[in-house]
Amino acid sequence: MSNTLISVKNLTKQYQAEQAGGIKNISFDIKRGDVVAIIGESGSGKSTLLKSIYGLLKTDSGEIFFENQRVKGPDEQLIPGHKQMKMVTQDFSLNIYAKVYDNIASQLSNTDLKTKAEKTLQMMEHLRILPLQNKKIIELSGGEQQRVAIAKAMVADTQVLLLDEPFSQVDALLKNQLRADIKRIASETGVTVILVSHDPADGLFLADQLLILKNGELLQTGKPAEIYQHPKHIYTAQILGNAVVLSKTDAEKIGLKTQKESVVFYPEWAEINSNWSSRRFEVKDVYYKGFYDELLLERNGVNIRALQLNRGEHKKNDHVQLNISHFLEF
Ligand SMILES: Nc1ncnc2c1ncn2[C@@H]1O[C@H](COP(=O)(O)OP(=O)(O)OP(=O)(O)O)[C@@H](O)[C@H]1O
Repeated sequence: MSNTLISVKNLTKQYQAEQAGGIKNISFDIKRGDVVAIIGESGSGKSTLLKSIYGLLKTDSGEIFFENQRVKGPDEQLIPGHKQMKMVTQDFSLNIYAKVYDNIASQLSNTDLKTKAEKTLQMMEHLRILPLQNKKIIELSGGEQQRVAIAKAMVADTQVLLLDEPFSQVDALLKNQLRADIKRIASETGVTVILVSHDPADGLFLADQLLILKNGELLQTGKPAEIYQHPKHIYTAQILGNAVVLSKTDAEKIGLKTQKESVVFYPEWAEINSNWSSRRFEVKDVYYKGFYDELLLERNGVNIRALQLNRGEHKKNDHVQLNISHFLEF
């Protein structure tokens, strides 16, 4: 069996409206069982790509293959969507007056009662919502409803789970739990997950494969660590790691030589130390970041940011020695 589950080939979809966006000539493969995160700012085309993969949108050109079979568009079948895939949208599409159990079990209408109960209970256990089974959806928090929606989407042996902004309704604590849950469920059940998020941390945390979209174009795809360390575009470094971007002139003012137009580095690549090669910077501001500080530093009129792991060590107006051991050139 081929490892590739989904292949997207030269996919283009432009909306027919003034200044309309869409996606342009996108190609990539998805491996069976992987968690794939589509990352990009608002309007970059993430939802358009997700809906196209599911077969909900009529695309202009290109094709999507699921197990080597072309995914049909909405005009080619009675009920748009792909049978082996399920999409959880931000509105969850749950019956709010029905119980949690019944919402999930409703997906197994062609199954005998015993199997139906077994599968529903098992899926509730995976999502840690077993104690909620007799509650009505209307009595649940946003995060709990989200879990029910995911359980409902997965219970009927779904092969691909499509999640549109799955963490938009939940607070930071629950978000961390849900992210870990999705990662765990994917590895326990073997389901392939494709999720859309505007928060790059989601992708870095849980994805096997990241896709970075900008203005409808796929800038880069690959493993999160690979893309983080070797971004092909300045935008990717900015969105993933809040990178410092300097023009050639500014880079040279702080002692970084380049033949290219820009120099890019992550704040953690700027190391505070007093080696011979270190340069003096003035601390302009200190931002509290929890277990570390971010320093806003200045030298010859150029501002950069660096991390201070030893919290509180250097304060505003102090001078520090900095060694930028590694940087990228664009
Ligand atoms: N039905 C539509 N008709 C016209 N333009 C649309 C339509 N749907 C989306 N667009 C436009 O296409 C572009 C991509 O939209 P899409 O919803 O795919 O982006 P997104 O990255 O998911 O954004 P967000 O994070 O805000 O949901 C945007 O410029 C959007 O305004």
